[in-house]
Amino acid sequence: MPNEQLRRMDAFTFPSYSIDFATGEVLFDYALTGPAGEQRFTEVITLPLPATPPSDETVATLGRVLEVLHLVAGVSYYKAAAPPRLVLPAPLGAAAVDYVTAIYTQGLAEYAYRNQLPYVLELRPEVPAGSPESPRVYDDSDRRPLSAVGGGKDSIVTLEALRRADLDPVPFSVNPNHVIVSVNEASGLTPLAARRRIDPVLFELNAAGALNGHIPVTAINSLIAVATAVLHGLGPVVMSNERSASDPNLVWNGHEINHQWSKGVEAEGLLRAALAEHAGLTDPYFSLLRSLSELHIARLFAGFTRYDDVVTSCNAAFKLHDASERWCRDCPKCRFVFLAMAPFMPRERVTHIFGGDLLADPEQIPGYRELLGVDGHKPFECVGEVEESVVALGLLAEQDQWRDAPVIQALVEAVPATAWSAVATSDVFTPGGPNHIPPTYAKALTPLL
Ligand SMILES: CC(=O)N[C@H]1[C@@H](OP(=O)(O)OP(=O)(O)OC[C@H]2O[C@@H](n3ccc(=O)[nH]c3=O)[C@H](O)[C@@H]2O)O[C@H](CO)[C@@H](O)[C@@H]1O[C@H](C)C(=O)N[C@@H](C)C(=O)N[C@@H](CCC(=O)O)C(=O)O
Ligand SMILES: Nc1ncnc2c1ncn2[C@@H]1O[C@H](COP(=O)(O)OP(=O)(O)OP(=O)(O)O)[C@@H](O)[C@H]1O
Repeated sequence: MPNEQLRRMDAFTFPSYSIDFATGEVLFDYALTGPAGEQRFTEVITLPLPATPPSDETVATLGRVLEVLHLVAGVSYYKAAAPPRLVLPAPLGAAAVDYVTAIYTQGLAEYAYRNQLPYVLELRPEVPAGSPESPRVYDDSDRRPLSAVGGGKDSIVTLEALRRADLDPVPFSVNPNHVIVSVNEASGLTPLAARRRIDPVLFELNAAGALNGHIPVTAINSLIAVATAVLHGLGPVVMSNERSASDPNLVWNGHEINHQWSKGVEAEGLLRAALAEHAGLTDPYFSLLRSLSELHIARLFAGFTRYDDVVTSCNAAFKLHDASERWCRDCPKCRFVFLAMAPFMPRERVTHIFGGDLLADPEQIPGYRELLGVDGHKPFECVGEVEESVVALGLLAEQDQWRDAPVIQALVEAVPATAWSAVATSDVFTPGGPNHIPPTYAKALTPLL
């Protein structure tokens, strides 16, 4: 479909969804509609099947979770045209409407900002009149947790915290690539995996110049994880989203633009409320690392050496096409994670993990200046707050092994005195801020701290 037609689409709709319990295949249908015609999409999610067929109660609860996932996973296709109307397929309760609204506005905020589409931030779904039937209450909080694994340091810390607390976690990933497979192997635990196939038509439209940009992917992975936990009779989905994820990159037209919005604590609270209301799930989802900064998590990660040959946080390794093997060593996330790990391990170890020494490479200085708030705004990537970078730099400047590294020397000179004085009172190693961690799980983190 030519781009001019896409630009004239006036509504995004959700025609149908279905699940096949023989294969675990869930089909989500979407449509962009307008005066020039219709563009249909189908996303396919394949859930891992349990050994025994699910009960009727499980099927009913799963159906409710999939109804929310159907709405949320639509963002990938909505963004190809960003029509002014978002037309939901069925009545929905207030909490679920709030969640879906936030997904299409705050979750697409970076996309709206980069494409200069301010109305996306004000989008309100059209919800058919009526109220959905109340769900059966489903309390699974005492079962084995499903621990989402993304291949990076954060989910490794969570997996190890849960294991050491004898909570017997099941690692879970969507589309595990070789990095995630290797991390799971290093853990020695038996994982579950779901598959997600984006409609290839979207890639054709992208190649032809359709609107494109970042989407709240953690929300999609989270709901696939909750669906898998329900189907397998498992307990809560435990995420590894840090405190700093709630920190916006910038403010535009009075709206916070946060690349990591669906990892933030607001998204977590909205999802929990939507699942309680729509699926009857009492405590289905939380982040174990919510009260910790990225720098604090990096310090905890330094205590586990068994993942050094496999851990990879660089997003380039997780692209659908042309992914890098592991760390690309030239992106904001590589720069930040190197800076965050370096103070807590020998120089040889961090250089081995990354396959190179970023702080010995002067070409990295401009990128580090952004992370330190000297130039521009915090990059649109999963990186910690400016304060965390400055604290890490301060720690490195005090260590013999790093003091003379070219990047450290240049950065120590570049950081203004005001930033140094602010970090003197920094709370980056003090857990804090709002979280939804149940008491049993809060205890799991304490020994590591
Ligand atoms: C791996 C990555 O960072 N991808 C982002 C990148 O996409 P790119 O075009 O370079 O490659 P692909 O990921 O292979 O995607 C190809 C196209 O597919 C579409 N698409 C992909 C996934 C999806 O769920 N929906 C989609 O529509 C899209 O049109 C792609 O062009 O740039 C894109 C545009 O900015 C980003 O949207 C891609 O981000 C992925 C969705 C992704 O998985 N990113 C995570 C690594 C990520 O950013 N995680 C965040 C958490 C943010 C959150 O709020 O959840 C983080 O690490 O901070
Ligand atoms: N493919 C995936 N399947 C399931 N969960 C995922 C996947 N990718 C990321 N996640 C989860 O989403 C959350 C955010 O991902 P993120 O990439 O920030 O974490 P990470 O890979 O654990 O660590 P790092 O920040 O070092 O990359 C984490 O809880 C992570 O476990």
